[in-house]
Amino acid sequence: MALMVGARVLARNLLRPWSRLPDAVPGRTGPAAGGGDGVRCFGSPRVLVETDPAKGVAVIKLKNPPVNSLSLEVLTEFVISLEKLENDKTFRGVIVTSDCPGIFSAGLDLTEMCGKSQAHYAEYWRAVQELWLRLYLSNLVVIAAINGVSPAGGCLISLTCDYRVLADNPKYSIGLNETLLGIVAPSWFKDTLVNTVGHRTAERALQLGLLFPPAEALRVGIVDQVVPEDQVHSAALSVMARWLAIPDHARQLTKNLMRKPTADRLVKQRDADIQYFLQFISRDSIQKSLRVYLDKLRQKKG
Ligand SMILES: CCCCCC/C=C/CC(=O)SCCNC(=O)CCNC(=O)[C@H](O)C(C)(C)COP(=O)(O)OP(=O)(O)OC[C@H]1O[C@@H](n2cnc3c(N)ncnc32)[C@H](O)[C@@H]1OP(=O)(O)O
Repeated sequence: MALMVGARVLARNLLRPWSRLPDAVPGRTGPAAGGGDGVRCFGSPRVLVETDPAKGVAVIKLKNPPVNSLSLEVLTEFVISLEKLENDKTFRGVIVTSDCPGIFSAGLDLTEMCGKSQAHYAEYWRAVQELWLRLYLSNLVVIAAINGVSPAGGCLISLTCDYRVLADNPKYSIGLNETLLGIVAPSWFKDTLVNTVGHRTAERALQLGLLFPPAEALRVGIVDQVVPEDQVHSAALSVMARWLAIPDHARQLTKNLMRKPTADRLVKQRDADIQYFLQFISRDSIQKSLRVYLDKLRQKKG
């Protein structure tokens, strides 16, 4: 049953007339769409896509309140939106950001990894792998406009991008904090961090589950730029213009050269990675850690 969910989400999105490619739909256009003349919107309820065909740039906004956790549906809808942009030659770049105030993404949806069936865990993990592979190897210029806190899977999404702009707010920490939950970042999460900040910084950050506030994040290189909160989007657009000034084929081949060996390591052992995840996540001790962590989050308010 659970194995059917991803396929159902996929089918539902492909069949929705408003979620087809922008020029095939009567999408919102113009200033009312929130981005000035010529901006068109498509996407899905949780993954909004605003496109500016004249500039060749799209903005993907995650909208899964309250914390933009990466549920199976979000992961699936994200991949579909990215694929649509990739397949449309109009677009050369995409900015990934959040529609949830103060939160870029709380990371993987803990409820998808807790108290569910083996089949569900397998489907969920494959969807996590898929989004990582698509983003990491995207032919588009992918820029993260990080407008909120960004732990674990939220950080991973940022790390797959070509460039990261973080809003300067002390609450907006970023990092792979898995060990704090009693879980372990998989090797490809680790590789993505090592490729960004180097081995020693990654080792320390991973073991301690460090979440870096903006100034520290910039210092260790987990983000490329920190800007005042109201300038995150404009800064991302400026960076995009610089990256788009490079001929696509040269930039894409270079990106592939840098990233393919890392991606190939996962591609070659995708099923084994899923089996490892299944064994790990199904352990009583791990399920207990996740339940305790979720309870703590829920009780925070009470
Ligand atoms: C080989 C095997 C390897 C396994 C590796 C698995 C890898 C996992 C990577 C991950 O991404 S795990 C997720 C890690 N994420 C976090 O640690 C973040 C947890 N959340 C927070 O710290 C806070 O929620 C926040 C993001 C700082 C926001 O704080 P805020 O005060 O604004 O909101 P809350 O009141 O805390 O939360 C609201 C609501 O949302 C629920 N929630 C929060 N995070 C998650 C999540 N990641 N998944 C699911 N649900 C989440 C929280 O429980 C609250 O729910 P409620 O029912 O409304 O009380």
